[in-house]
Amino acid sequence: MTATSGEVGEERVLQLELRTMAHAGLVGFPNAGKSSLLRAISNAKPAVAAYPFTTLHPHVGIVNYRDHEQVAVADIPGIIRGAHLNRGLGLSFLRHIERCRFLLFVLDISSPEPWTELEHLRYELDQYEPDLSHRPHAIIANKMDLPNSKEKLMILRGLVKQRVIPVSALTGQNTEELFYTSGSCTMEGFKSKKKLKDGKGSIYHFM
Ligand SMILES: Nc1nc2c(ncn2[C@@H]2O[C@H](COP(=O)(O)OP(=O)(O)OP(=O)(O)O)[C@@H](O)[C@H]2O)c(=O)[nH]1
Ligand SMILES: [Mg+2]
Repeated sequence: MTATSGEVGEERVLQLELRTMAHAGLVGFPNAGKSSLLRAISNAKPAVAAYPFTTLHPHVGIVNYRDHEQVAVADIPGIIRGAHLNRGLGLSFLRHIERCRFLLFVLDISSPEPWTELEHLRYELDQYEPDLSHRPHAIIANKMDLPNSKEKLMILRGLVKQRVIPVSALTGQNTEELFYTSGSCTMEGFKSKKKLKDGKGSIYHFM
């Protein structure tokens, strides 16, 4: 038996980043009601308060869909205008959105122009990563219990092609539709998954 003298071993420090955080992500301006909605549809209990930036780290809640399927939904800290320039810790918050396969755009329907907020949100996402706002998504019109919400909902629906889901996290109005959308869209997406190159790796595109 022969033996050679070994070489010095290699040592390496690796920084790994988890590319997928959740199936679906709640995305919106501060105070839109993202944490309240996650509380309404999942087992998670993120803090809710009447001031912006209550949430500073994402919370992931599990939605138990059709008894046997579990869908992870993330409550992502609020995005503000200029987030892509790192205003309001924007870059670190936008990074979390990139790690969700399905987006739930949460609008405060009682705000003066929710449709303009939607445009601003999309702009911030696309400035951060081209086409990020085109990931499969649904629009959630939250705070439907507040005055003038029905009129605003009609205007919003007239302006966008996508499905708009009216809900109130406060009263629980129509939160089942959000629950089923988070569950079913995501699972259908998995069934018809198609890989797209995003320049940094692969993401799943939901048909
Ligand atoms: N009237 C009404 N108020 C709501 C509704 N949903 C949330 N709110 C209130 O809106 C405020 C903000 O709610 P959050 O759930 O903390 O909002 P958020 O989007 O998570 O806010 P950030 O974490 O700051 O990004 C709180 O005072 C909630 O009670 C709703 O459907 N109707
Ligand atoms: Mg929050």
